[in-house]
Amino acid sequence: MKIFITKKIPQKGIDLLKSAGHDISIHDSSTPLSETELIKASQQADYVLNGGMQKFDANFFQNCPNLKALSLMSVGYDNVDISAATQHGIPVSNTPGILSGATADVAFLLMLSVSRKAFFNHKRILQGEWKGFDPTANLGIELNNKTLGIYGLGRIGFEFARKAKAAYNMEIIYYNRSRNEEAEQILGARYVNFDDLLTRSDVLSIHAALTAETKNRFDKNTFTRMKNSAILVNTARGGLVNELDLIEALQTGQLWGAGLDVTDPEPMDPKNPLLTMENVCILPHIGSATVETRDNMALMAASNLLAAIKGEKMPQIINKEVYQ
Ligand SMILES: NC(=O)C1=CN([C@@H]2O[C@H](COP(=O)(O)OP(=O)(O)OC[C@H]3O[C@@H](n4cnc5c(N)ncnc54)[C@H](O)[C@@H]3O)[C@@H](O)[C@H]2O)C=CC1
Ligand SMILES: O=C(O)C(=O)CO
Repeated sequence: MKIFITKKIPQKGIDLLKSAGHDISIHDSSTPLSETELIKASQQADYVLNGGMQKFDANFFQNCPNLKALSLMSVGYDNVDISAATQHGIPVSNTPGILSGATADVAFLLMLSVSRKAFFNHKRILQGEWKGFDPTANLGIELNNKTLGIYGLGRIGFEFARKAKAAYNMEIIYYNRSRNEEAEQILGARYVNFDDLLTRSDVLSIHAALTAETKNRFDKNTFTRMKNSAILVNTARGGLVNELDLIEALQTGQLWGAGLDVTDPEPMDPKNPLLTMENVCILPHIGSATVETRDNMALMAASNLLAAIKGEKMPQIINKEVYQ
């Protein structure tokens, strides 16, 4: 079968597909494909594995009538029009669970880095501004026994809450579409309404998927409800946060700091004012970027595709209804 991979993935995934005797072509470039290039390359394939953050909209599925399945090497699928895929009978799979620990580590890294102004102080040293020990400068805030609010307590949110509880005995509160009994029993997490999440969190970490409902969920109105001493962490998707409102909230002291692994758009403009702010740490979407996790994601994405090729259900299917 012909498989098109939209961006180079770890070799283990490619080897798995090759060992099954398939004909593979890879877009091996740091430049994402244009919509036209993506459609053209996919039209020549039976199966597509998405290694990047390409968009698969209704027009894509309309124009790729021979496509039999789409495997995403990501857990997030906000870049795919799932209902259009289903309408065209295309199963779509993702890579849930195996990246939760790595992504939670990045949320933890951002929380701690912001609380101690780590990135800003690193930049100051590079700029020759380290003049010596100063008892009143560079003061951060401590995390011990503080309240961590999780927006979207699913797989990654749970992992982050578990780490924060173990390290700092943080009190966990959460807002979710439904109650998470496991988190309540294991972590003593408490379900709160959205307004309580805003007003009570010392650190508020975003872990819900980007959907029409969650887009721009964090804006001026929400920031004004939060504590002035609060830190916002986002490892989900940039689109959940209104960036202009966030900049204003940080500039006016409405919020204490922010740690972002995701922005909208990506890549971020290097002139973005967030990059020069004292209490802001930004990373270039590296939540799942460890050797171990990316290998596992590539293997899972390849295995999903191999199942589809064999005529089996993809194990990590998103649109189950396509099989009915
Ligand atoms: N920074 C990075 O590299 C990575 C980012 N991600 C992002 O993290 C997101 C979460 O991944 P998982 O934890 O595996 O997903 P998940 O599905 O296990 O957890 C998401 C949680 O959010 C909740 N939720 C959804 N809509 C909501 C709403 N409107 N209000 C309140 N809660 C809502 C869900 O009920 C669920 O419990 C992904 O969708 C992806 O966008 C995932 C992996 C790596
Ligand atoms: O899996 C995802 O959704 C990512 O953002 C990258 O791992």
